[in-house]
Amino acid sequence: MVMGFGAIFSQLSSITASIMFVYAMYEQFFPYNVHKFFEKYIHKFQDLMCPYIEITFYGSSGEYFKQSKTYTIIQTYLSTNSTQRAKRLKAEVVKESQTPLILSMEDNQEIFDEFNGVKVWWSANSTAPSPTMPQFPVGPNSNVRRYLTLTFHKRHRDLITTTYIQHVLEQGKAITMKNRRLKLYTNNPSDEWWDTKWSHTSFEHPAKFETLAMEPEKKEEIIQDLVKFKKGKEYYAKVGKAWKRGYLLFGPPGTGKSTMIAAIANFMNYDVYDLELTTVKDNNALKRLLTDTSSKSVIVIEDIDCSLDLTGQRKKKKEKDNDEEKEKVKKKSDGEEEDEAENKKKRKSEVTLSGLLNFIDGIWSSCGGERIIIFTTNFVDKLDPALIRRGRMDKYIEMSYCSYQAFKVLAKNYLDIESHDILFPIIEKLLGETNMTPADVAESLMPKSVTDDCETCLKSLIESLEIAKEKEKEEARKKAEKAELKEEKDKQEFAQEDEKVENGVIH
Ligand SMILES: Nc1ncnc2c1ncn2[C@@H]1O[C@H](COP(=O)(O)OP(=O)(O)OP(=O)(O)O)[C@@H](O)[C@H]1O
Ligand SMILES: [Mg+2]
Repeated sequence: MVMGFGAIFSQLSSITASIMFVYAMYEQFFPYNVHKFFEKYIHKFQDLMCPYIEITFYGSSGEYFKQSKTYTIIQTYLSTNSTQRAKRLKAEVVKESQTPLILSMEDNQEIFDEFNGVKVWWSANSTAPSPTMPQFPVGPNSNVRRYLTLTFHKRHRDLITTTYIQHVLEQGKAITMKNRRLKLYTNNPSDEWWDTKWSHTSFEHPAKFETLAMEPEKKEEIIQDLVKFKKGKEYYAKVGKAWKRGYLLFGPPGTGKSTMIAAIANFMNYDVYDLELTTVKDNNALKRLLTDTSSKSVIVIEDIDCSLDLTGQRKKKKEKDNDEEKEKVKKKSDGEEEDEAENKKKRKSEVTLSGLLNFIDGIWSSCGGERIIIFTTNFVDKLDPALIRRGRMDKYIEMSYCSYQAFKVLAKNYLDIESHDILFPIIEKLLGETNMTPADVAESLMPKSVTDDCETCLKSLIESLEIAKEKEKEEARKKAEKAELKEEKDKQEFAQEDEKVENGVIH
């Protein structure tokens, strides 16, 4: 049987330890000179026998075994190596990871790693359970203490203790980040200041840039911007700017603003914090929520135009007017005060624009770093200029009606086709003549029954586009008629006024 390096090393160590023990036992019987002489040679012998250094990383610390983060990170780093090199592995199901099974070295296994041409050895070990400690079941509280041992030649001490260990920790962290399951955080509506917090669920939106329907150049520009941001740690530090980026996504409903946010989160591998401003009590609660967000995250405030009017409802003007009317009637009825109090309670948010701007610009907003803040709106013109002034938002992204290029992406997504000699040109022409959102195009392209083939779906889209075109034409005709009628009426009124002046009725 071939003996592992660690095993040989421990054999040598135990021989040396035995010699040291014998020496220590008889040390008192030797005169000082002899004692010094022995000591010198014993150290030399020790160095000669085992010129290796060991560093131990314990899996838990303290009496009640708090899991060590460093140990977990090193284990993650080694799991990528150990799966190829170790012979006995143990598998663990990790809930928070995308990879369902994490393989790591079994106890007493050993692997080697190479860094800048230097070979090091890692071994996994555990201490025997302590008889004096309470017996916990297996798991993080188990009283079996696990540890990883790193062994290397003493001439590489500097390289290993500084650069290599740092490399292991960085790589381990990067692998953890890459494999983790993304989370979607939402803020809980609460009346109490102390109860303002995030709750989360796993974020599993399938949106990707590849499936996002928009002009390829525009998409590429956004991707490049994100890549630059991700690699920008040193740059932001150098120019003295907080490492964050603000995007404003605007466009009509159904043009893919929310889909874009999901694609950004997936691309960046960031968690999403979906901030519902209308349920945030006041600026202080907002501050608390935001300082509670972690780095590597996208903070989203959807429909910012509606969020700050404090009604919290996404209403069209007409609906809003109706509601106000209803409320007036209600006030007159019995129990008016009760309802009013209830309504007030519901719309308690006192978050102000300046509070929000503080969040974007303020120093505390940068704690944690590496965050993208995204606002969305259907009506960019309705936004307060303070919110969208240059420098506050780093990028303005318009999500527009479906172009031919965008349609081609949807056709690939939904029907798996890239061209059609007859139907594609018809669709291209129609898309140039009418406004249809990607959401509506996608809906038409979706097969409605199992017998629907590509052609049926494309024809269904053509039909919808023709209907939309007719509708637009009809609306334009009605609008023109209305304008004509108004003009006619204005003309008549002017003529009557002139007549009155001429007849001396008006001087
Ligand atoms: N650009 C797009 N690319 C791919 N799919 C899209 C796109 N736009 C819309 N869709 C499809 O339409 C659906 C609705 O889109 P989404 O919710 O992203 O629109 P939105 O702009 O956020 O709308 P709203 O303003 O109402 O929130 C999505 O689930 C997606 O399937
Ligand atoms: Mg949306």
